[in-house]
Amino acid sequence: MISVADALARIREGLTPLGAELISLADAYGRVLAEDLTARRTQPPFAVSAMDGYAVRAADVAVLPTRLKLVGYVPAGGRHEGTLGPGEAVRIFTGARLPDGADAVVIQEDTEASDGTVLVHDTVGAFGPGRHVRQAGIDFVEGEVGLKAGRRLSARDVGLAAAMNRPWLMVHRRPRVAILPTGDEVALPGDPIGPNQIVSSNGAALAALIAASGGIPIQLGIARDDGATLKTMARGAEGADLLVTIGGASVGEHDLVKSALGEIGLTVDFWKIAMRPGKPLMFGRLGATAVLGLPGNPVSALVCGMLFLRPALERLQGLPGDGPLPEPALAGAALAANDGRQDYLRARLVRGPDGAWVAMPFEKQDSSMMSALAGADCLIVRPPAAPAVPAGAPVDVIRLSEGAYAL
Ligand SMILES: Nc1nc2c(c(=O)[nH]1)N[C@H]1C(S)=C(S)[C@@H](COP(=O)(O)OP(=O)(O)OC[C@H]3O[C@@H](n4cnc5c(N)ncnc54)[C@H](O)[C@@H]3O)O[C@H]1N2
Ligand code: MOO
Repeated sequence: MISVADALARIREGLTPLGAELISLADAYGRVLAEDLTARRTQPPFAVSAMDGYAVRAADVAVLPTRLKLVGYVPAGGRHEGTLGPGEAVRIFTGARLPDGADAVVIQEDTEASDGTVLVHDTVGAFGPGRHVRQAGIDFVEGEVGLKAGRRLSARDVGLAAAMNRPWLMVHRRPRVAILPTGDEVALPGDPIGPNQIVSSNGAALAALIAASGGIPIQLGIARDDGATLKTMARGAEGADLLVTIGGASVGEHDLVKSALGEIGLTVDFWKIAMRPGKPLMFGRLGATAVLGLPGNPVSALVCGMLFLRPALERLQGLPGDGPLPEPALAGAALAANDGRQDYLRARLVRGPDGAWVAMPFEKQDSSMMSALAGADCLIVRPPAAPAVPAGAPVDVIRLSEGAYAL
């Protein structure tokens, strides 16, 4: 059995970022840039007024009050023809281009206009050039890299790309991920179900995780526990970037995934890792398609999905794929000494009296219990051979309800 860290490193090494495609800005949210995005404009492209008021020469308002002659009117999107001379002002609005010769703006609340003139009250106080003016290029200048390759685009980034006048951008292709649950005992939600069967929860949960991680989930249906069916259905993953199998990964004689796929060319990088839940995780390759074999127990499948599948999808999209970064919390109960497998305990987070997060582990940690995973806020990470600790001891947690790895 290899460690969790080694398994993640090998998965990342076994994958390379997918190629790029050109997409519209409207589809860019959440995608990962495959190019440095440069500004096609300077913003603002010229000095503009930051206020509604009057464009003036700062030298003319050095002594107040003063009366200036109104020589123009410039709304946003317009332009004052000519150059502002001494003793002159132009009516101006927020976002409008500053007339040549003007170097400051007086807000209209400090003025009174009448008979083609404007009186600037002495309430303003003296000010120098640049007052209420947004100079050209204060946001960015043409040719400047505003967003770097490898960045996942947030709503803020989409706004910046739009401002930089980039309606099209190159992003990494979304990974196509084929999902193949296996087992005679599972039926799809809503399908007719036999007396000895349970409902498959894993396919639906993993599809959601894949979509949330930027991938495109493709459901191949459920493969029965026989080699021929498994081989046929696994071939349905041809053309996908990643095949995720669920179940049939352990050592029982009905756990056929590794052997059946081996007959059609699967090469195994590793099988079995020192973690709980999730021991029988498998990673390999079937032709051009990477294969991640997840354990069948629903909690094991999803915890492995979070720890390995999500980083794998990040890596394919050109992100680092480092996996979740544990955060500090306090144990809400005494924890027993751990064995050689890294443990991920389902727990609820509460605020302690001094404001620190306290992780209350659930009494039942069975890896079949979807209700416990859905009700958890975090996983307490117990390293291999961790000693017993009392309640209140510091522990590492991975958040499930919020943050980058929310499930
Ligand atoms: N002798 C041993 N037995 C087991 C070992 C072991 O080391 N030695 N490992 C245990 C561990 S740990 C795990 S995890 C499971 C993993 O088993 P498989 O990956 O082979 O999964 P299955 O046996 O097919 O199923 C396990 C469990 O999960 C349920 N299941 C399967 N698919 C789904 C699905 N799509 N939705 C919901 N539930 C599913 C299935 O009914 C089983 O109850 O092996 C242990 N055994
Ligand atoms: O390690 Mo298995 O994933 O507990 O049930």
